[in-house]
Amino acid sequence: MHLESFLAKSRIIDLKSADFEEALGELIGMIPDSLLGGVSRHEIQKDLAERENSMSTYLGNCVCLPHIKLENLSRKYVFLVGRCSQGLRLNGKEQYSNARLVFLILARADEPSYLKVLSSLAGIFSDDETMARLLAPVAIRQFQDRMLEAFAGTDGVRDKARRLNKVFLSQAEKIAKDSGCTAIVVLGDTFTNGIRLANYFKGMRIVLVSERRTDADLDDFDEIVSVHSYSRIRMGQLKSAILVGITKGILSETDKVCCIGGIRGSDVIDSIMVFNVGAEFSQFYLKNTEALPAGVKADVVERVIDIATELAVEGREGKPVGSLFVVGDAEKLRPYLKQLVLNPFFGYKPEERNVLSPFMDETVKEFSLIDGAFVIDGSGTLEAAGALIHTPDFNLKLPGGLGARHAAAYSISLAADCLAFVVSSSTGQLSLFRKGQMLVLSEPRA
Ligand SMILES: Nc1ncnc2c1ncn2[C@@H]1O[C@H](COP(=O)(O)OP(=O)(O)OP(=O)(O)O)[C@@H](O)[C@H]1O
Repeated sequence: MHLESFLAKSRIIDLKSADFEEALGELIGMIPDSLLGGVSRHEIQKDLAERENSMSTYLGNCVCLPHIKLENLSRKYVFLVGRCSQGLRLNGKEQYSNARLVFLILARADEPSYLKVLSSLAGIFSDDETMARLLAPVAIRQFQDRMLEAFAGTDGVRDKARRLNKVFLSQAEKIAKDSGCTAIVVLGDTFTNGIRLANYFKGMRIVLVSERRTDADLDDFDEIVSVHSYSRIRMGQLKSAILVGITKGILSETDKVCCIGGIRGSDVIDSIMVFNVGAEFSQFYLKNTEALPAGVKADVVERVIDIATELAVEGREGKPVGSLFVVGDAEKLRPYLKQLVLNPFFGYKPEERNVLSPFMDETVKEFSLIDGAFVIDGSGTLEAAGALIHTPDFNLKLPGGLGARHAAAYSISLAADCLAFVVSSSTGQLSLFRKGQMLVLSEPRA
């Protein structure tokens, strides 16, 4: 049975009162009238408190499991969860001072699965690993995620996925050790509710790569790299993540990483890949000190990769678009730039035209339709759009098939200390040019 369908984040709270009966009142107060079928909350609270006094529902393991059947409950079950970090009081009974969770169950009176559900719940709360995770002193949002995660394993399919993930994780640990990996990279968007790694990869650096900037599960990771995972195959996301990792000093050319992940949102690990950062980026510069041009913030690079990836995958208004982003010191780039059209960013305050502002995405995507390049300074300020790059002639060493946009990116990357990102309109490929070297960050469109 899918027990998680009876649990909602909004019904998982921190209790204000340490008095058992009042705590029940807080939980019952969260149930909408429409679910109760006319029974008064006060009656339910009184009934539950009386039963608790005559027969305790304290399970041990810090959990109380009060439960009641209601004639007209409009669902099979309603679950409510209260966390009580200081324990509870109930008529001086000692055991309640150990309680940290109250899990209240309302069940429809005619529900035949009642005993089975109670025993499944008792099973979940007797699992030490689950309880260690639920009792950790984390923020309420994280606790809500962990609670849902604990219940996500209550149907056969997810149980199977969990078992399989355990096999993958222990194999990945072995492979990582045997092949001398220095870090583990986890593609976090594989998992809808995070992944627990506390029992794996002891003593290894664990890096989470995720599109979402999430607070959940951070304690299992040493570092977080945020990149969009729009890329159709995982290699693209991984390469962008490793590049951002290098710019942030999280990874370096000497690292060998073991990557684990699966299809986005599947909750199933399906691949383990060992990735030698130095070899993979071999034609490219690698040293952390050279990865970023002087004065360019790693956050700005991360953001430009996000916007460029979105453009590469989604295009604009259903049509593929190309784009060129040059990131570096605007003064040093100026000799090589000429406006093709009036600069649309002219006259705006720097803080109103910074790529780090979440509101700039749409503006940048809209202006991507203009011919020419975007020029972005190291702190993220958009200096220009529609800029034509003209540089002294360089010997072009570009792969065949690449045209004027790529040539412009190549030449400016040689002329000035900058990064030039190109989204190809014809292939959708995202490439980075640095000091005349080209690094493909995402694969061409299928
Ligand atoms: N020197 C330049 N400076 C800035 N932008 C340029 C420059 N040359 C070309 N572009 C931009 O690149 C666009 C496409 O040029 P072209 O098709 O030759 O390049 P490409 O490298 O093949 O790129 P794509 O794969 O997107 O077609 C132009 O319309 C223009 O917007």
